[in-house]
Amino acid sequence: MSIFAKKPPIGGGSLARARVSAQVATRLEANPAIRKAKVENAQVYYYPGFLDDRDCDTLIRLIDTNRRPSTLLAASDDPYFRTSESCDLDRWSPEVRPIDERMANLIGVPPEHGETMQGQRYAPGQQFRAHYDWFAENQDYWAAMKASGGQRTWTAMIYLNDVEEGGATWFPQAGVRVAPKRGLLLAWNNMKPDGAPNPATLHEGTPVVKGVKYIITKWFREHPWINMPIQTY
Ligand SMILES: O=C(O)CCC(=O)C(=O)O
Ligand SMILES: [Fe+2]
Repeated sequence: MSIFAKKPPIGGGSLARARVSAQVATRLEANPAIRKAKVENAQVYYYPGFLDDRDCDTLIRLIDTNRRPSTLLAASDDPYFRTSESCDLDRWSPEVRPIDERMANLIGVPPEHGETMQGQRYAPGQQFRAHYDWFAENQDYWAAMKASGGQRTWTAMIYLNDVEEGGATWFPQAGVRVAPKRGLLLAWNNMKPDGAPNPATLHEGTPVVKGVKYIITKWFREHPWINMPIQTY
């Protein structure tokens, strides 16, 4: 390789990533239960009532039982960057597995491309500051992420309860703001149509003001995900 060949700063597109972008978008747009956010620079979709009350309550109970302080993949100087609590939800448990598979089927990606479903709980004042779900391919962590399934393609998130005040998910560059609503699934493409990471997917879990916010998040990789001892979030 020439010494002048420079690594792309955050990662590039590929035919395979572009194909996933298009296939998933087509699938979601064909689903009559789903609406698309009317923005130009990102693909964001809403599915109200994806989970019923019973499933939401089951997941809330599991999160309350297993929660621990949330972590970050890349170190941050800001101690308040991600102040929520999280847990991994066992995809093989009889309570989680059907939900996990329904989510993969909705997106149209094989379940093995999905990372472990993650539960999150935000008490008043807790937040997850602006970040990308895709991996920056010029960072130290990328080698491990590349080996464990590669880039994150789509994210699917479900709000498990209504929050009295605050806790919206905000995409400042795309201009999308979603208030938590029990059972609502939010899905977005972390890539641009050409498969390169999309900077307009920058998003933030804004602070909860009143009440408690419970969500689950599922990140899909471009290849089957390999569970490594390294934390991926
Ligand atoms: O809490 C939210 O609304 C956003 C959560 C999020 O961005 C994530 O889990 O990656
Ligand atoms: Fe995120």
